Amino acid sequence: MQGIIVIKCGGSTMDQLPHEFFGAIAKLQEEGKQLVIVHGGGPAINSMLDQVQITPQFVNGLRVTCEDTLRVVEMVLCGSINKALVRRLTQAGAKAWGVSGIDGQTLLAEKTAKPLGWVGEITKADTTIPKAILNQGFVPVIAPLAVSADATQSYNINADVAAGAIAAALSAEKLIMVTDVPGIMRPQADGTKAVVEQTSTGEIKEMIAAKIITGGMIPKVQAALDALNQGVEQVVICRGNASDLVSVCNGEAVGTTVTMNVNQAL
Ligand SMILES: Nc1ncnc2c1ncn2[C@@H]1O[C@H](COP(=O)(O)OP(=O)(O)O)[C@@H](O)[C@H]1O
Ligand SMILES: CC(=O)N[C@@H](CCC(=O)OP(=O)(O)O)C(=O)O
Repeated sequence: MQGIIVIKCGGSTMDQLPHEFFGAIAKLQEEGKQLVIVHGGGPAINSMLDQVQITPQFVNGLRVTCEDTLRVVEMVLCGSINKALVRRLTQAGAKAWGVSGIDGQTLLAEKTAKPLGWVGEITKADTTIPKAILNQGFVPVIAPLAVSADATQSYNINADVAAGAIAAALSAEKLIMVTDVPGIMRPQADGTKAVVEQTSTGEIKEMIAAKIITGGMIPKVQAALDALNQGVEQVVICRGNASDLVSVCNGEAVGTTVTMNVNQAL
């Protein structure tokens, strides 16, 4: 099997992803690339919560998930978002197969000790289902829900964290985090913001402490570092367009490349 590339599609950009983006995935699949998609859907969850009059609440980019919120998260992610992505991939000529981390106990989790309600900490990512789907010639499209070992409880998992755990378990060569910004942005002396082309553990800690990295970018960079720690070769944060995706898959520098430390990258 060729090296596996995990693509995390953020909810922030899902509605804007052009047909060409999915076409690029179809083409890469045709060329024999082993692609796995893990998706988010934060904004769609927020809008459904709004309809049922629950106010979304986040702590460091993670959703506080009460019982009712969990029901909405599961419905939106495993239902509408997962199926919409499978449809768009299929329209573009890719073969896509949607599942969640609950299916086949792909993502096992325990309740987090943090005061976040039904948010899980992943204890194990099992690659049986993603590999079986890949072996059938399909792109697995995975919703970031996890399940308890006794299968009695679902857990809400941040999609970046789920993607990082799945990429690590698959020993992926790349994890590409597709989002609504061109990479990690850093303010410059002239007041503009520029993409950080390459960053590492120390600089990330410094940017979180300085509140340069905030909100949804926090779990993203933490998941990136965890994935690298667990053997994923490269993590890239970039925008959701076809040319960026193809460039990253072909090893060209686009967006922000996250590495363990600067020396290692040289
Ligand atoms: N330093 C930063 N550089 C870029 N984006 C940042 C930074 N800090 C915070 N963000 C925010 O992180 C967002 C991306 O995270 P998130 O909204 O969770 O996206 P996704 O749904 O793609 O995971 C950006 O839209 C931006 O508002
Ligand atoms: C625990 C937690 O925060 N779960 C996320 C899962 C979806 C997600 O991560 O979506 P994005 O990729 O669009 O952010 C949530 O409920 O929003």
